[in-house]
Amino acid sequence: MNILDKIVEKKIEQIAEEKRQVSIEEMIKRAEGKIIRDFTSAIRDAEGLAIISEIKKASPSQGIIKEDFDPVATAKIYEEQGFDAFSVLTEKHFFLGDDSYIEMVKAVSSKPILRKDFIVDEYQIYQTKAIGGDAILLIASVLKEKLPEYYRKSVELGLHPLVEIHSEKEVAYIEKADPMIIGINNRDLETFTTDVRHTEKILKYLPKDRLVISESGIKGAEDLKYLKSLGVSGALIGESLMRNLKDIKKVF
Ligand SMILES: O=C(O)c1ccccc1NCC(=O)[C@H](O)[C@H](O)COP(=O)(O)O
Repeated sequence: MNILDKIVEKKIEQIAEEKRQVSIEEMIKRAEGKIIRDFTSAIRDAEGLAIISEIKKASPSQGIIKEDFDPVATAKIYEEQGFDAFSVLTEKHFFLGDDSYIEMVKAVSSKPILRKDFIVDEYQIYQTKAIGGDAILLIASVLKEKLPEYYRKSVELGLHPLVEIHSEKEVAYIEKADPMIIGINNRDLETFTTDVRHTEKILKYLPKDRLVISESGIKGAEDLKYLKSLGVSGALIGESLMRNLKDIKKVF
């Protein structure tokens, strides 16, 4: 069982409990009328490489990343830096995130927000919209044959799906959904190691007209320069920003 399997196992339990507290009918109502910011255009229209800056307190690979974690203060710093979009971890158990962080961040920023969580149930698509998410992460290896349906449902609700793959083998999982935004995650889920060059290995198997985001293990300006040379559309950066909030310019 790798870490993703463990996260998914916990998530299935959590969603069963959340459904007992708030029914799907109620969640659908809560999602109605929510204004959605245009994540796709934020990536497409960015000057150079789009930066999706992540708000992340902890992770399975690193433990606590930011002791004095403050999502609002972090969002203000990211907004000041002019990053193109934000990613907010809402997963509670492994990343110490919370659903409430999205509205908190939205209140102090103008940028679209990716809800970073582990979607295993259609309920969470409505929930993502209800809590203020603009974009939703759909992990191909988690959803497999459910991916096309969840992708379609997300788009129907006005959300912008980012479909994530980890390996060449997973490229087949996304063919039917045919996503516009594809994330290549550079993290090996068995060893936790990251290698930005992983993006280059997978990129050649993807359609050329997609918005491709390189995710995980991006440590500084050199990595960004390299990713730009590959022609990807964006980079999703968490840990190295969170560890350098006081002086982001030193690393990026
Ligand atoms: O971050 C982890 O340790 C992790 C472990 C297992 C599954 C997913 C994990 N992270 C989710 C992410 O995709 C990252 O938060 C995101 O790509 C940013 O990565 P980084 O810049 O390395 O913090």
